[in-house]
Amino acid sequence: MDFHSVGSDSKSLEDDKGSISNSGSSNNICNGHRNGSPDSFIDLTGQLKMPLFGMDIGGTLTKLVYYEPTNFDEFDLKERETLQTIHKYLIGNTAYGKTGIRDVHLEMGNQTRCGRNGKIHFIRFPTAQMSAFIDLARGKNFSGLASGICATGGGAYMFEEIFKKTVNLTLHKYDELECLLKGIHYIDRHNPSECYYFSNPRDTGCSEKLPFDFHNPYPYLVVNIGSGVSILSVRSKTDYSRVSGTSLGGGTFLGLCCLLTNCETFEEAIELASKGDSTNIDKLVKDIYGGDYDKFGLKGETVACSFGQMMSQDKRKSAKREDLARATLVTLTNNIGSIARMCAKTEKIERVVFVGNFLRVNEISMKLLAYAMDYWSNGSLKALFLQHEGYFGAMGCLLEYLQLNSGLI
Ligand SMILES: Nc1ncnc2c1ncn2[C@@H]1O[C@H](COP(=O)(O)OP(=O)(O)OP(=O)(O)O)[C@@H](O)[C@H]1O
Ligand SMILES: CC(C)(CO)[C@@H](O)C(=O)NCCC(=O)O
Repeated sequence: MDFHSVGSDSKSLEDDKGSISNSGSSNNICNGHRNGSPDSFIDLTGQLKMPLFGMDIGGTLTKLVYYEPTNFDEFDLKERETLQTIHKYLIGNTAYGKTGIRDVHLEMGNQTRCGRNGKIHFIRFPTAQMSAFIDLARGKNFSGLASGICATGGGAYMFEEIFKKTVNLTLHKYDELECLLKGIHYIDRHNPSECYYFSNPRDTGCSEKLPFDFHNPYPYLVVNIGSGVSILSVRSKTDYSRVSGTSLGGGTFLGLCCLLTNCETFEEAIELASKGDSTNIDKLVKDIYGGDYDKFGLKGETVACSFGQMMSQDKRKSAKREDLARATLVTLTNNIGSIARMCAKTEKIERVVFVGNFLRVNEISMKLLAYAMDYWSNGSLKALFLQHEGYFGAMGCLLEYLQLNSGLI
C-alpha cells in the first residue's frame, strides 16, 4: 500500500445514561482532561483537538477509527485546512493504495460528543505497510494538528520510536484488551443491530443470522481471534481477566494456507475454502471406526484427526488447493472453539462472544463455532458475533482518548 488513493440512528453520547463507573465526575469531557488524558490533546479553550483517531496496531492488521466532525466551521483557519486535507483524503476514498480499505458498511453516523456531532469511520491496512502510513502522516501534516495519536496493540510499543523520530508524533499507549472491551460495550450500545447469533446452529444449511439483545451482557466470554487468540472472562465493566489464549489463530490460518495453497491473500484463502471439502484431507471417526464411536458419543462425521489423510502419499498427490484451504480453516476454527468451550465451562459462563478479523467475510468459521458451542455443550452455550468484528480495540482506544468511559458509556 502506498496510501495514494485508488479509488444513523445512533444515540447522543451525552444522552446515554448507561452504567457509570466513575460517578460524581462531570459528564462534560470538554472541561479539560481527566484520568491522565494527554494534555496535548486539549486546546486552550478546553476543547478536544481534532482529528480524532484511535489506532490498533496488531500483528497482522492496523485498524484506524476516525471521528469525522459534521461541522468544520468551529475550527480556526489553519486547523480547518489541515483537517480538510486529511478528511478529503480519508473520506474521499474507500481504498488507499492496494491494501488500505475503509469499511463503509460499518460507519456509524450521528455520534454526538462535546456538543459536536460526527460520524465514525473504520479503516484498516496491513501492519506490514506501516511505513507508508507514517509517510502519509508526514505528507498530510498530522502533527500540525495534534502532537499525538492514541494507539493500542503490540505495534503501539513497537512503532513508538519511529513515529516520534520521523513525524514527531507521540503514540499515547493504551492496553489492547481493555480497549477491546470498552469498544465492544460502546459499539453495542450505539449500534442497535450489532450483536447477532445463528439460529438452528446444528443445521448450518438453514441457519440464519438473527439479532441478539446484548444489553445485559454479564457474564460473558470474549474470544478475540486476531493473529493469535486471547480469551477473556468478563463479569462486569471493570471485572475481567484474560483466562486463556492460543498462538493458533487467524495468522496461523493465513500463514498455513499460503504455504499449502500458494494463495496470496486472506480473501483468496476464504474463497478457496468455500469451494473445498475438508473430509478429503482430515480423517473422520468413521474413517477409523467405520461408523460412530458410540460408547463416548463420537459421531462418525466428527473429525478424528485433522489432516490425517495426508499421511498417505497418494492422498497428498490428489489433494486439491480448495480442500487444503477448507481443512486449514476447519482445523483452526475447531481448535479455537474447543479451547473456548473449555474456558466457558471452567468460568461457568454461557455466552461466548467471538470477535477479531479472522471472522471477516468468514461465515464458514462463524457457523462452525456456533455449531461447536451448541453441540458440544448440549445446547447450553451460545455463540454470539458482532458486526464490527476487528474494530473494537481501535474504537476503545478512541474512547480512552475521549474518556467517555468515565461516565458516558
Ligand atoms: N485483509 C486481510 N488481510 C490479512 N488478514 C486478514 C484480512 N482480513 C481478515 N484477516 C484475518 O484477520 C487476522 C487478523 O485479525 P485482527 O486484525 O483482529 O488481529 P491483529 O490485531 O492483527 O492480531 P493480534 O491482536 O494478535 O496482534 C489475520 O490473521 C487473518 O486471519
Ligand atoms: C500477543 C497477542 C495478545 C497480541 O495481540 C495475541 O496475538 C495473543 O493473544 N496471542 C496468543 C498468545 C497465547 O496465549 O498463546
